[in-house]
Amino acid sequence: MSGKTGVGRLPDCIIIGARKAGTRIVLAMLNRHPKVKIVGPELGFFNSASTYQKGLSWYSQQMPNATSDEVVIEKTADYFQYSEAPERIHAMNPGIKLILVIRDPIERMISDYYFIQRYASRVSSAYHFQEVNKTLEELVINSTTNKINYSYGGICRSSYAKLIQPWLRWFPRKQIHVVNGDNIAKNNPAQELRQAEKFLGLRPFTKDRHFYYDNDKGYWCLRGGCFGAEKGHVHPPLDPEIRGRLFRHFWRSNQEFFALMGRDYGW
Ligand SMILES: Nc1ncnc2c1ncn2[C@@H]1O[C@H](COP(=O)(O)OS(=O)(=O)O)[C@@H](OP(=O)(O)O)[C@H]1O
Repeated sequence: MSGKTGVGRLPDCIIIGARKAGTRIVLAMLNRHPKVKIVGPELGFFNSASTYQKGLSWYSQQMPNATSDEVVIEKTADYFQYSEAPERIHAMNPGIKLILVIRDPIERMISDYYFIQRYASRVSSAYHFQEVNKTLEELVINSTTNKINYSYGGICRSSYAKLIQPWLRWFPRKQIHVVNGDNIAKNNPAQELRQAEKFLGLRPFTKDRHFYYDNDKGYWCLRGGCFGAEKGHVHPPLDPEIRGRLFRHFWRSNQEFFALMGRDYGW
């Protein structure tokens, strides 16, 4: 926790991604803790040249008013895949705590694909536009070689072993806490939250009764407020043959990620 009080102090923790792994629900769940203060919107500070140029004084002004015993958390889900972000965050505070939410890389990729299809007009980068009007199957398989299309962004953003490397160059492993997004969404959110509280040095707060399983959504939700239609979609099934190929493709990367992070997530 920062020694400083009020607006102008920098965050104690950043949720760095992975995009579409459940980062928003993790932030919302942590926000229930009486000693947590969050930044609501994604600032996209460390992954954008123009925003980063605004400097740390701008960034600190976006932080909520907080006392010195509170934990301030910012989350931008795209930091994880931006290789310059770890160095920039390290320059701000080498002791900062980082939370990485991950989920089955194939499910994350599917969610990412349908997100871009829904919000194509809002996302501006050229590669996003190339993805629109193509099926997921068309993007995943290179039609010329009939091999997995390694350059498809959805695959790159699920290649956790590669993406974690720059973070591990700048931060010790113990400073990066991994939250299992599949467990948050489908199994035991309270267990994941208690581990995150411990990592953040917060007094234990989360109880099982803070959550309920929403049968309509098919997700564990916070009692008193589940997400609306913007989160938690039912996606069309992926071609089983392509799913099998993706499973084999991700297998090595997943094993490497498990070895680096010291835990097997079972995908
Ligand atoms: N309780 C609950 N309600 C709704 N959705 C839930 C929940 N828990 C986890 N999820 C999963 O979170 C996915 C969105 O992930 P992120 O919040 O990381 O997305 S983002 O990158 O910030 O846009 C979201 O992806 P979509 O299903 O594609 O919307 C869900 O799979």
